[in-house]
Amino acid sequence: MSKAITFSKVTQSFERRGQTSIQALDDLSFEIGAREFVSVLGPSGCGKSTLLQLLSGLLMPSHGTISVNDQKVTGPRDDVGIVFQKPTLLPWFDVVGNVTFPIRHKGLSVTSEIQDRAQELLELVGLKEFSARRVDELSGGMQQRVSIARALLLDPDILLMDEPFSALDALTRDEMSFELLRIWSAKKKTVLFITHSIPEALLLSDRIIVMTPRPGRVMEEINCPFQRPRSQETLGDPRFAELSNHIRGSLLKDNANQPQ
Ligand SMILES: Nc1ncnc2c1ncn2[C@@H]1O[C@H](COP(=O)(O)OP(=O)(O)OP(=O)(O)O)[C@@H](O)[C@H]1O
Repeated sequence: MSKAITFSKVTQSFERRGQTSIQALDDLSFEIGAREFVSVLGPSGCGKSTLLQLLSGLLMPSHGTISVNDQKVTGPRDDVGIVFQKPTLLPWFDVVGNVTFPIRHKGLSVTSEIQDRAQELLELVGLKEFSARRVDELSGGMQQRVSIARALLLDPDILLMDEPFSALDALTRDEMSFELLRIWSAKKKTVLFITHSIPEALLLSDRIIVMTPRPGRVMEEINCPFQRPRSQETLGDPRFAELSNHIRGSLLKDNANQPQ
């Protein structure tokens, strides 16, 4: 499998005026293969969002290298799409206007080809009938679908998702997980998915990277052995409960070892 993402000995410190600096990541190394779905799990503050900002080129590491498709990341790039925790939609544009926003943001005009592409993506995320609606008329789950379609507009190889379903109610969250699996099997992007939810990570991923408390390092990498396509039945696989308990145990043990 060719490599899509490489973190090599990445350390990230944040300087704070008049205070000691905060080390968010320490000597973090891992690789993600092309079209792999990998989740990053870890306690609050272990540097998950920092990792994503580094990968998207919004932040430069204090030490180490991050590469996408074997090229060093030096700034934001079109082959990486991002879905944030909050949908970050623009209320003065309708649904399709939000999906095509990355084109306007680049100073380009929205051609009929782009409009067609946006409509295709809205169909993919189940919002074909809603393209002319105002975004504030949509539910939280629907808004997050719009932001997934927007992230796919420039056809990136890589999709970064920062706890995209954490603001949704439990039922919608489950529904969105299965939706994401369907979208991923249609588009087969490389996905790096940040989450606090062990079941969500197990259900979605090929592999899970478990991080230590801050400064974040890789504590463990876990292969998710469940056959695809995944379904409600996956949740009942005895290995699902075993792995879930194992990860919970690792996270609790490592958290307990932290100085208070
Ligand atoms: N711009 C910044 N300036 C100073 N400190 C920062 C900055 N960004 C992050 N940090 C600190 O770095 C650490 C890691 O933050 P980060 O948001 O990456 O963690 P996280 O694992 O995503 O947390 P959560 O799960 O709570 O969202 C935290 O202690 C945070 O306060």
